[in-house]
Amino acid sequence: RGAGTGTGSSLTAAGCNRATELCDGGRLIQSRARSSWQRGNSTTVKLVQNGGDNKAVICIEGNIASGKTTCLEYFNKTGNIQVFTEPVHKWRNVRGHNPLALMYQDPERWGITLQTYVQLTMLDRHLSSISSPVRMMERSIFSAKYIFVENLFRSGKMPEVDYAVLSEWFDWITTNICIPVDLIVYLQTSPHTCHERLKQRCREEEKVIPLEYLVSIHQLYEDWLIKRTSFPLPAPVLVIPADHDLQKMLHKYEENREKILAASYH
Ligand SMILES: Nc1ncnc2c1ncn2[C@@H]1O[C@H](COP(=O)(O)OP(=O)(O)O)[C@@H](O)[C@H]1O
Ligand SMILES: Cc1cn([C@H]2C[C@H](O)[C@@H](COP(=O)(O)O)O2)c(=O)[nH]c1=O
Repeated sequence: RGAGTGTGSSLTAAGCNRATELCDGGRLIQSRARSSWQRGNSTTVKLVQNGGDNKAVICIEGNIASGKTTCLEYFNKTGNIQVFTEPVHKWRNVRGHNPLALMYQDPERWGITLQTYVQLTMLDRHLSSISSPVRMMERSIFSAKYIFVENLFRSGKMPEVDYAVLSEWFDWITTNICIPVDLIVYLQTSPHTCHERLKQRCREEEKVIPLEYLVSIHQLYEDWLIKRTSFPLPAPVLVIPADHDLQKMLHKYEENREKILAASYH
């Protein structure tokens, strides 16, 4: 069954961009990496962290307050998995400044500032060394660009020149650095559910977020991961409907454990 075609979870193939060759622990080194999904079947030279350590990379994706952190916390407690939540604390405090709050106050002025820093911190997360066989990350450098930068631009809140500069940075990074992802787990929620959970979480900077903002983010996620009409997929997608209460969600994570960890058997 195709992704997102109803209830239950589904796994559909999309490909991956794993690097091959070379090993020089802990440093970025140049490697001839096949990036067959994103670039046809061409062979490109890319920088590889840890010699392309062959650890599985699983990215948990979903709207704001969809339950990603809760999902990561569950897997953190129950498996030999290294979990990386989003570095939101950094986005709220870089040398005493809060670019997340600034962006919500005045997106036209501060969107580029936040998104440049998000891109850097996401890249850092992707490239950090781990000791476990599996890396599970909250979101990715891809969703930061394909969802959040795109949303700012399409809603008219990011000047074209800012979008162009961010896109140049993103294209350079993804062309020259190998960022493997083996599986995307999409926590599919309704924007309404996220709005309720967001209000309950009550993060100071997010109090200004209206339901319409979550609808736009939802639409971009659906276009990318379900309809597949917007941007390239860096990995196959497992869709988990996530509007259910916490107890049911934990049960669903357990039910899907094998499918999720199958990404590490490559
Ligand atoms: N299945 C669920 N049902 C109800 N509330 C939930 C559920 N999952 C998470 N929450 C709550 O919703 C809020 C957002 O969850 P969180 O895991 O932080 O989302 P995200 O990391 O995607 O932003 C938190 O207050 C969390 O406790
Ligand atoms: C990746 C990314 C995130 N944000 C914002 C959206 C939210 O306010 C927080 C992340 O919170 P979540 O509960 O983990 O979804 O950061 C952003 O503005 N731009 C981005 O690229």
